[in-house]
Amino acid sequence: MAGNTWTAPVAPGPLDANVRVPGSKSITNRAYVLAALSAQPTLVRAPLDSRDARLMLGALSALGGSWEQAGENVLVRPLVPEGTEPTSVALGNAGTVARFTPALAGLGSRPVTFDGDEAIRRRPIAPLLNALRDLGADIEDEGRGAPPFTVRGHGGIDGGKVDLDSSASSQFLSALLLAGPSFSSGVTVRLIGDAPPSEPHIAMTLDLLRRFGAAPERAGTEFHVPPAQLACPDYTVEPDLSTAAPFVVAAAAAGGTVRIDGWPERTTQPGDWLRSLLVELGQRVSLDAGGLTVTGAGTISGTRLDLHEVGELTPVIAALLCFADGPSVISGVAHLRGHETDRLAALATELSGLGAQVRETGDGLAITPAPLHGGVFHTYDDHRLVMAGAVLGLRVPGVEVENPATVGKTFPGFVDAWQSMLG
Ligand SMILES: O=C(O)C1=C[C@@H](OP(=O)(O)O)[C@@H](O)[C@H](O)C1
Ligand SMILES: C=C(OP(=O)(O)O)C(=O)O
Repeated sequence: MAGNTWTAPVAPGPLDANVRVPGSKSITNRAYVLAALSAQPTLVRAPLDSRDARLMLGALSALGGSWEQAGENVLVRPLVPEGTEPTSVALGNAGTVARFTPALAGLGSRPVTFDGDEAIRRRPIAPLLNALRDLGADIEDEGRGAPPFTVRGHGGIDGGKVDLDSSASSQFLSALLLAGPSFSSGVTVRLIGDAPPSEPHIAMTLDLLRRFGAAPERAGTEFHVPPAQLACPDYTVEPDLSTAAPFVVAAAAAGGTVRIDGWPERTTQPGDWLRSLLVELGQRVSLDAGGLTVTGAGTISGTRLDLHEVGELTPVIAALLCFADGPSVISGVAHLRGHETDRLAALATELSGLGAQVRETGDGLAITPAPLHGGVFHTYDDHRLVMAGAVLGLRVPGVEVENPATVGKTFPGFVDAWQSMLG
């Protein structure tokens, strides 16, 4: 580590590693929200401990919840939204906290102000705030439809029918569905506009709702969640397959074998799609009860990929495709311009900065591999850019990954785990 950069290590040879990744961010933060809305405490087992997960627990505390660490698990108690004095919720740059918690504030009786990093003030949220207003929430913002905004709780949200454009982020829809059982009339959401991205994350929301005893229904673009008393005394979080992405693509980039412990045999996580992607790119992949094994083939085929459903995997996949035997095109991810940073601009700039020919398209990236060289890889406070830089460093000496600690959004132990994978 030099200054505020980390020299991403070059793979010394073919890999032979077993990797454990921490709990899924998306599952952890959904489980925490549903636990807080439940009628009894929930023991959330093996949750993620990272900046985004802590921000979610902090939000629940501000909203009248409480939780305690129990070894590697967290016991979350139901929200007791007492009091009328103003409070605030820190969002950091966590999309899940920014989108999932405002509805919870509407269930209480105090004004709650939401704000966070500069970056979260630029991320889309207006369609969600407007939908919550339509459902009965009292929300005041500065006219930009962005943080900072204040939800004035009046002891509950009526709920009912609402139209929602969730094309900028699937999290708007997930937010309404997660809170739906706690609205007096439940919620019926009719999607308008272009289809939401990240379909697996919508399936994940429905799956967790069912695990907590709700009865969501879906008919095409219409979703209904009736009011319900939630309960799930014991919930175990799966390993984060999007966090596993740089490790599994490492086998393809560097050769050798990487095994990911505990890869679930069935899951709603978008990262599970990596299995078919790696096969398509010419790698060997096998899944058994112990986990996932990926063996690199030595070459990677250039390809065309629509990543609309799995957008959060884009940075790591784009890095891998810089090592392909021909050009690739990634499409379907215009919404990444509203992620932690404008990921399309960041990837085009940084991958090109190391020698690849990468340009932004209307909804993705066109990648033409070329010989790469070392240099500073800027990460724009984006955890997945750190992971992408690490992948590049496997084959390119001197990749200096800026601000590696920003990876703590989802995996504070990433750098150590990466070094261990390389032996
Ligand atoms: O619901 C979730 O947990 C997430 C949904 C997706 O958001 P978008 O639909 O905004 O891409 C994903 O990219 C994000 O990392 C996590
Ligand atoms: C888009 C992401 O995060 P967030 O939950 O902040 O939306 C991500 O993790 O890639």
